[in-house]
Amino acid sequence: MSEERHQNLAIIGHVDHGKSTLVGRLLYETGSVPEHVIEQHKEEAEEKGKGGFEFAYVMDNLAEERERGVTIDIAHQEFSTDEYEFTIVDCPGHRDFVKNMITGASQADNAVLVCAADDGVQPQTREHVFLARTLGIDELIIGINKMDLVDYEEGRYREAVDEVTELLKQVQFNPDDAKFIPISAFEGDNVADDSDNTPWYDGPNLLEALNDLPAPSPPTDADLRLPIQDVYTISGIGTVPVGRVETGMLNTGDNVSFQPSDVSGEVKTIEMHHEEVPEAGPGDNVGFNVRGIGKDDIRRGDVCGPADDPPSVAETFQAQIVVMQHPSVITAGYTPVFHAHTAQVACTIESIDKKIDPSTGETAEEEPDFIQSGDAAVVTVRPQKPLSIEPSSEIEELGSFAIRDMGQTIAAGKVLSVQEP
Ligand SMILES: Nc1nc2c(ncn2[C@@H]2O[C@H](COP(=O)(O)OP(=O)(O)OP(=O)(O)O)[C@@H](O)[C@H]2O)c(=O)[nH]1
Repeated sequence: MSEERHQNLAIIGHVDHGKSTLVGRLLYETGSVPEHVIEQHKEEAEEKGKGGFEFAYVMDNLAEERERGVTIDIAHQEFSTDEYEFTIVDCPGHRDFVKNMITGASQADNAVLVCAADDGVQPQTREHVFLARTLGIDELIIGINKMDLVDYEEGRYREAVDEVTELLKQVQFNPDDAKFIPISAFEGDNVADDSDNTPWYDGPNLLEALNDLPAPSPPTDADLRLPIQDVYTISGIGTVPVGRVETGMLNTGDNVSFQPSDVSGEVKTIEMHHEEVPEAGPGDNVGFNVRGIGKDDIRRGDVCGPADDPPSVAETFQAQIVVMQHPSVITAGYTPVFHAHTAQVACTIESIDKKIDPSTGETAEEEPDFIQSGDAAVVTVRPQKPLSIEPSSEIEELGSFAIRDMGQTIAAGKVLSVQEP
């Protein structure tokens, strides 16, 4: 591989607006679809007497393979342009997509918003744009999709662009940081080639726009933070925690600490893509072995960091939250489950310190009695079990969380400060 730089890309947008189709199309156009998937699809399409290539099929097929446990490594969701190697950070349409987006399981550098020309801005369009904003995505490429369904009419394109622009303004997203492109993921217009169907459009096609994105600055200089996803015992090696490096570097020989389990040891080996490596950095999925640490000493939700500057453990923390959807009102004492990185911990909202005007960021009310859907607030939170979390101003990757209750994401937030025991 050349000296390509890496980007994590989120594909967001309302259900059925064409996210999977677009990802399939991007993978296909960049030659990233495994041959066996194409072959298998052709056979099935012939059997069913269907013509044409259903790009959503590629994604569905990959998702299915993964569910069945068939080896499908992450490379199958990667594609390259001249400048970048892109990883699609989550399977679009994934049930926990919103939660994953917030907790960093799929932290993205940039995002493509898919909005169907014939349907315009819909509830999930709003939700995803709002989340992208809250989570600090700077640049948005907006594919106004399904242009084939509106006969490639410029007027319909403009209407959709205006609707999305209005939404961006509502969430304080500078429309200058957004790039609109009329596309058809299904037919391929303006994805990899400039389309003859949109002579009124003279901007870049989607792959060009992706190629022109600013480079993300990898958080390699920060302290190591590696949230643990699972802990395995592997014969011949021993205890192997696995997870993704969020910030900093993991080197063999490092002394590392796991919090809140509060154990430490020296890194003996690091493995990535089934190969032993001397070091790993942000974005790398690793398994590693630490001298003297047993399987029961650490668990999912622990965060690994340097032993001389271990990850923070919160007795309480102050956070800014935005309530997305809650059936009634939230008052002090409410104890939903907080999802932060790989941890899930019941936490009590001990006090609602102030309500904030979401459009100006200024205090709207000191110590309100309650908050409800649409409100932004500063709250003090007490985890019911030890939780490792960081102020987002210090380590952004470990500073955001989703609040879940009754199977839904009801709020998203950022940690402002952490009070350690
Ligand atoms: N005509 C037309 N149909 C499209 C286009 N893009 C997607 N579709 C169709 O729209 C439907 C939904 O597309 P998907 O790609 O599954 O949409 P999605 O946004 O991934 O939906 P979820 O994964 O359910 O959230 C499918 O039937 C696609 O074939 C397009 O550009 N033109």
